[in-house]
Amino acid sequence: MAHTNSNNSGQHTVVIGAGTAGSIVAGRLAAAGHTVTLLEAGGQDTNPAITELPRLGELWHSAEDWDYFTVPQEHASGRVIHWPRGRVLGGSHALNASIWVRGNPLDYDDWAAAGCDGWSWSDVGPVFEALENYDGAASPDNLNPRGKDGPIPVVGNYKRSPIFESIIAAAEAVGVEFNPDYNGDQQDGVSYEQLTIRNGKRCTTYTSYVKPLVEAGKITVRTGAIVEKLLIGGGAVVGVELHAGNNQEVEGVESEDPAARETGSGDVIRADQVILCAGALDSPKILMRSGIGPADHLREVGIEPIVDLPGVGENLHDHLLLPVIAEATSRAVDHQVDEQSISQTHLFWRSGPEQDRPDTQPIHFCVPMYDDTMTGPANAFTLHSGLVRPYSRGTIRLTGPSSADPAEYDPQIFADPRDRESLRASFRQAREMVRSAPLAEDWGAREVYPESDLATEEEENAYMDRAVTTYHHQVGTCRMGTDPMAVVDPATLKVHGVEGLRVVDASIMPFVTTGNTNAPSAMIGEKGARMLLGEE
Ligand SMILES: Cc1cc2nc3c(=O)[nH]c(=O)nc-3n(C[C@H](O)[C@H](O)[C@H](O)COP(=O)(O)OP(=O)(O)OC[C@H]3O[C@@H](n4cnc5c(N)ncnc54)[C@H](O)[C@@H]3O)c2cc1C
Repeated sequence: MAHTNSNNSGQHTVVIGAGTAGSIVAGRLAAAGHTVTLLEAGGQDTNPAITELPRLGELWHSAEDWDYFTVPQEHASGRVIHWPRGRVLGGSHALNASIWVRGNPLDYDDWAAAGCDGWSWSDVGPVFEALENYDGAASPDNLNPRGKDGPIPVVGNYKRSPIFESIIAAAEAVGVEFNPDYNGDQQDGVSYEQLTIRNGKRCTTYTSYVKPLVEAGKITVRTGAIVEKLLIGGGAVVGVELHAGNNQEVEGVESEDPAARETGSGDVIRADQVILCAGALDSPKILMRSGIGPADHLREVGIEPIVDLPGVGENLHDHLLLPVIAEATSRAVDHQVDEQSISQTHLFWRSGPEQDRPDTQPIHFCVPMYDDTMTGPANAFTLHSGLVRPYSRGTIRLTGPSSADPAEYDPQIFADPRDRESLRASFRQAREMVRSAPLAEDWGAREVYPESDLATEEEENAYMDRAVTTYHHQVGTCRMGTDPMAVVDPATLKVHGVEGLRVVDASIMPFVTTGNTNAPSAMIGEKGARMLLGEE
């Protein structure tokens, strides 16, 4: 971890949310001698299913999951989709599949072109490098160097389950080349995933950046601390107010949760500055509950607007997955692979020649990912087709003024028909892989889902509507920019119109990156810390 001497001048910084980005911001400030209080709604990260990666499915609907659900999706047969999000020290990094993907350099050049100076690939590439402790070889051409000395372990060298070798051969059989490092000079191709693990166990940014400081008494961390709202006075943030009363009233908190046991104190915590890192679903809700957001909407739900920022809660978007599940009829699939991940390969692929970068990122699991409506044999595996350049945009809206009022999450899945077509191409490719020799002949692979041939586009559409799900990469709801719909200033991450308040998490992305969003969220955390410490 980089330690920086900077002038602390007795200021108190409150960081809201001990997730991917918040842990980096809080840890970096505290390591530099600042007085920091880190507030986390969830509890301690002691559930063994957090560190043992193959058990990550146990965390869904658990005390560590906010357990959010979308509103019925108009363009996907009215389905309601579960959105797990981390509510625990470590945030969503404690629940995720641990995959480390920087994204495509063009993603960040697009951010810069959209008015976010300082966020182009040439700006953020070195930040990724500083974060990483990568165990693989450097990129052959060294255009995008990999980091070797950073605080985040990025591991490509782990025990493989044999099915993944055959999945790579199946991808090659349908024309996708093997790529040894998708975080290096080229993203396209089929690859082994790089994981944020240390000695085979999950390692979150909380573990790397904050835990050692807690042990050294250099930071205050409060768990079960659900921030109700920010306190604003004279155009500046002056503190935060915690939920008062029974924490079980709060959306998503169940009686057995650690957060529920710590009854909301209603404490007011004074702060000279507040860094909001509650993630793409909660940061906009906290802003809106505090009177910062679209004024008309706030009045509708009984909140007096303080700053009219129409972009808060807009621009919600997500990546999508669609499963192809196959039974292995001639060999046993090793499901637990000791302590290793149940997902070890993915591929980046362009659905058509018009794409300037991959628009699909299928991901593979050595287990059958049956949803609640599906049943089938246990000796099976999943080739999830995946869309990672979505055009559809949705919103997050409140239904009332308090954290007890459930919010409405509406990603507008398939509202833009181009999303369906990219996902269709990825889905057809996954089905072709199941039929290719390395899987069909060597494993006796036979499709379980979809259940039939799907001879027409209508039948394909029906399966897509019935089985499409989230890739867990919601972003964009407090996006950076300088236009009237922007929420934060790209140069400082300060919220437009409020002094002393910044947002530093996945919500600031103007567009989602091409790939999983944990590494980009960590990069945002590190950039935010550098801004606060005067390092850039
Ligand atoms: C199931 C799942 C699998 C995923 N798989 C991957 C993957 O393999 N690779 C990858 O790159 N990405 C993955 N992601 C996405 C990635 O984890 C997120 O993009 C990233 O963690 C977002 O970081 P963040 O800092 O914005 O928010 P988070 O890490 O979600 O942190 C937000 C924190 O704020 C806290 N908080 C929220 N509201 C309040 C409040 N009112 N008061 C106090 N605290 C509050 C939350 O409890 C949480 O700890 C996955 C996500 C999920 C959920």
